[in-house]
Amino acid sequence: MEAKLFFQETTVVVFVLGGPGSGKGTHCPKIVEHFGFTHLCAGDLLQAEIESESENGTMIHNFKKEGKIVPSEITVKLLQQAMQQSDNKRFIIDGFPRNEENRAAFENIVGLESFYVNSKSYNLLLVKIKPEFVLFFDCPEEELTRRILNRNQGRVDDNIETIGKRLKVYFESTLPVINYYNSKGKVQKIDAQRSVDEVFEDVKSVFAKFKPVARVDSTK
Ligand SMILES: Nc1ncnc2c1ncn2[C@@H]1O[C@H](COP(=O)(O)OP(=O)(O)OP(=O)(O)O)[C@@H](O)[C@H]1O
Ligand SMILES: O=c1ccn([C@@H]2O[C@H](COP(=O)(O)O)[C@@H](O)[C@H]2O)c(=O)[nH]1
Ligand SMILES: [Mg+2]
Repeated sequence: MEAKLFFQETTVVVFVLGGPGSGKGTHCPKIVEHFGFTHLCAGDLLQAEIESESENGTMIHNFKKEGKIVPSEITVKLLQQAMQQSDNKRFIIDGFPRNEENRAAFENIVGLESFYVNSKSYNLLLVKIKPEFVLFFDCPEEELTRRILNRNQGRVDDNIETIGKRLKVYFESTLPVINYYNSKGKVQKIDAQRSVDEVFEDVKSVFAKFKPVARVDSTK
């Protein structure tokens, strides 16, 4: 009898971008809760490298303190590992890609997709995972600065000097990435200057096509 392919999941990636303090980290957990995505925050993955005192930890710490963008090979590897370790296929990637180099490096990742034949799982190599869309939290500079200075989470980069550098990097390097995806019709722009509840109403509309799904438990 011919083997029957009855189930295939494909990886869905949504990039979440916006200036520092625009609300990415506030809204991503809500997206996880409502739509079953896994939240990968590039900044948090880098921070974990600093805290684990890995070989790149000191270098990453210095980049973060200066508001500079860590080389793509480090960030993309961390993201790729996190995606491979997850049993989910839906990812929101928060605060990445930060620049053109990040974008190109991510889009050249070789992705691993699973499919099932007669209940048996197989892996299939797929090249180039493209983002489904980019969720863009649009917020004016003065509001970003105000929010970061009030954040009070003890971040090494939440001070007036580093904020200036981060904003410069955002306008010079990250906005062009958002503009690139906009030219491809892939940007969902949200007015992030309103209250968290109002902003999340718009976010929900953008994700409405993703109904929450039961997660595949890889341990069974
Ligand atoms: N709509 C909002 N109105 C008022 N304050 C907000 C709003 N959204 C987020 N905040 C607050 O602003 C601060 C920054 O938000 P958040 O950490 O979500 O930003 P971010 O985009 O993840 O920033 P970063 O890029 O620096 O990580 C937090 O203290 C958060 O509580
Ligand atoms: O893709 C990335 C993400 C982050 N960084 C560095 O980390 C800090 C903090 O990032 P947040 O997203 O604001 O938490 C950022 O300023 C960069 O120094 C990075 O290099 N690449
Ligand atoms: Mg954040």
